[in-house]
Amino acid sequence: MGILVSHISKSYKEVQALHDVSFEVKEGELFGLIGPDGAGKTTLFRILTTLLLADNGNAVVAGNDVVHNYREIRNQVGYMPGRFSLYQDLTVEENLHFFATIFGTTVAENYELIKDIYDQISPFKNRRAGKLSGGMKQKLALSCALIHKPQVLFLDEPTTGVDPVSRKEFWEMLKRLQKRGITILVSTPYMDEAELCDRVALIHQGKILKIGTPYTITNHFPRSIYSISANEMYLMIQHLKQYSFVHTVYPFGSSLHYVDKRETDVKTEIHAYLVGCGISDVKVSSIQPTIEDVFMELAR
Ligand SMILES: Nc1ncnc2c1ncn2[C@@H]1O[C@H](COP(=O)(O)OP(=O)(O)OP(=O)(O)O)[C@@H](O)[C@H]1O
Repeated sequence: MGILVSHISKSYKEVQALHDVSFEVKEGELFGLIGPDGAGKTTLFRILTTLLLADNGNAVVAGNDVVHNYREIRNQVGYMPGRFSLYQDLTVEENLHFFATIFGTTVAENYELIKDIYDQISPFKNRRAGKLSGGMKQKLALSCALIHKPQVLFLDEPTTGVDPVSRKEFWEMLKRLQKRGITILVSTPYMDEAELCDRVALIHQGKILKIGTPYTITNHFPRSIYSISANEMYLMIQHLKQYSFVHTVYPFGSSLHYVDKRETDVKTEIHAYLVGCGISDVKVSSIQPTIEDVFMELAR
């Protein structure tokens, strides 16, 4: 009773938002849809939650077809959209009661499922949603998406704009919900969050680039990768782009990630090349690829 997406395509006039997208989320799985802004994540969520029709393909959510059984799906899924999911002028408590009422249930009936999350914001229950911090809004939106005990939870970029501590807490909450048997599809532009999912699909310009566990995805990186730092970062990247053996080079946090065409360990050669170019304080180390490195490679 997970999610089955088969050959879904969707265009907005000349913009092709999704192109032949297929994947499966198993029952009870925490599955991540990882991709940058504009990749097509929101479009896919809207199709799976029956708010938008695909041009081609079909999808089944919790055993129901998204077109023919849309009413059943609406009762069985929880959806936390990226934006505008709360009524800003209603208080925390009023928002929760509102969502319970539209699903024909009560907060008291299902409180046990959200207790863990809602307890953290209940001291602010009389505050208007519009006046909450990003992290608190996110907890309230999650409580509202869960109040009718859905079997499948769709979370569209739930951690965008949320501070690192709240992001970490949020992922811990997701793990607890997963333990209770809820199937979760979560999208994020943060590549580091991919590591927290059971499996992920990397999506770029409406196409799925890769599907697998974070481990299998990073483990099959075909080349050697190096982290390089130096005093003159800008100059260094220019020299590396002109190096005869460069495959790719891009900024990564405070250093560069460099992928070489050669298969052997060439740390010493890279170091010598950069020193020869007049770059000072060069440090080169071999590293394990991250999901972001795989993404950069596949999205080239
Ligand atoms: N209603 C619309 N009309 C026209 N183009 C649209 C519409 N909605 C989305 N698009 C375009 O479709 C593509 C996919 O957008 P979508 O919102 O699904 O991506 P996303 O991965 O969720 O990114 P974001 O985080 O920016 O919302 C983008 O190029 C976007 O500009």
